[in-house]
Amino acid sequence: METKNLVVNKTLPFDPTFLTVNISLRQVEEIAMTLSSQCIVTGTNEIAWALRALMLTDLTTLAGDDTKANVRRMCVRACYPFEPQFFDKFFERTLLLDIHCAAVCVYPARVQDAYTTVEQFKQLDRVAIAAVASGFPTGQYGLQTRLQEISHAILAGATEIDIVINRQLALLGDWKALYNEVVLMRSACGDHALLKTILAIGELGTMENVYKAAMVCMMAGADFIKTSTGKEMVNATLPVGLVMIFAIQEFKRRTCQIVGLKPAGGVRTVRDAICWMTLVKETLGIRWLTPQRFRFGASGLIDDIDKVVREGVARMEKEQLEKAAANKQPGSEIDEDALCKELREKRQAKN
Ligand SMILES: O=C[C@H](O)COP(=O)(O)O
Repeated sequence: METKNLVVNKTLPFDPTFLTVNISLRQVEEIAMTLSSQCIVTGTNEIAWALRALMLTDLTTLAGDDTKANVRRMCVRACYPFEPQFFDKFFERTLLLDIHCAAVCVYPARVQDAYTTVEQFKQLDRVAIAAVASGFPTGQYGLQTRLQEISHAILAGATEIDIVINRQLALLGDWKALYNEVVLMRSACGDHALLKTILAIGELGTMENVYKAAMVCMMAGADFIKTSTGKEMVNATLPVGLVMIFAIQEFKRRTCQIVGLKPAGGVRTVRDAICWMTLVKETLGIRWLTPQRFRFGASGLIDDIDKVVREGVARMEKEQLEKAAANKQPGSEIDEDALCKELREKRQAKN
């Protein structure tokens, strides 16, 4: 598979001063709660937010029974989530070309299936191929095996690699060893693939560990830090997201390097997605809400997006019809339908 050169983050030297944590857990929870109570959106705004969430989604299937066929179906849906005529009444059809997922995310063994499908539809410039690697979801394999898996996925066509960190090293507080492993993973990706590092926050024990693991991955050159595999007991939560955002902000302040955020695992509804996007908008700013800096890792979110958008559009159509009916002027019954009816009746009377 031909590989392209991408702009990726650099590995920076390990600096233990990045591991100093100055966060009050109570404050984190309060801020997350306040923000999530503010994220109620309705009407056309809800459709717009839902479509934005779609464009930020890495549509994912990570199941033991994944096959060429279901990966192919998922890829087609990621490229063409709505039928072409769906938005005709509201958008120009050309705008629909921009409404697609950011990426598809699969196991390394299914990368070729995803690549072939997205290539067949000539969508590789729009929808990236992401692969989980390095012994996903547990990471409990030898380092060489984990590194080889990254190279295999890239050779098969992946341009984004979602690795899992070694939780044992994080739990032991061996941050330098964790850094060394992630540096090797960065180097295995080179500039052929973005590196997303999954912290598996549900297995890190404390928020302090989440913050430190985030810092270590960013020093090692991660392009994104990702909350979870979706397989732990606790996956993406807003308070943990906020801790990771604080780490991203502090890292940017000290190094000028920009790192993206990827909540993954359990993000299932448009309301969940709006809470995350609000959190990001209010902390990192609206510029972070682009696929270059923010992604959802989600298998089922697209179903709720589909429902919200279709119901919203149906509501808008109904409102338009009601408005048109209410605006009917006296005499407007002489419209096209009425004229046709009159002519038909006249013809029948003659016969
Ligand atoms: O990386 C993505 C996650 O595995 C998806 O988790 P989910 O199935 O809970 O959406």
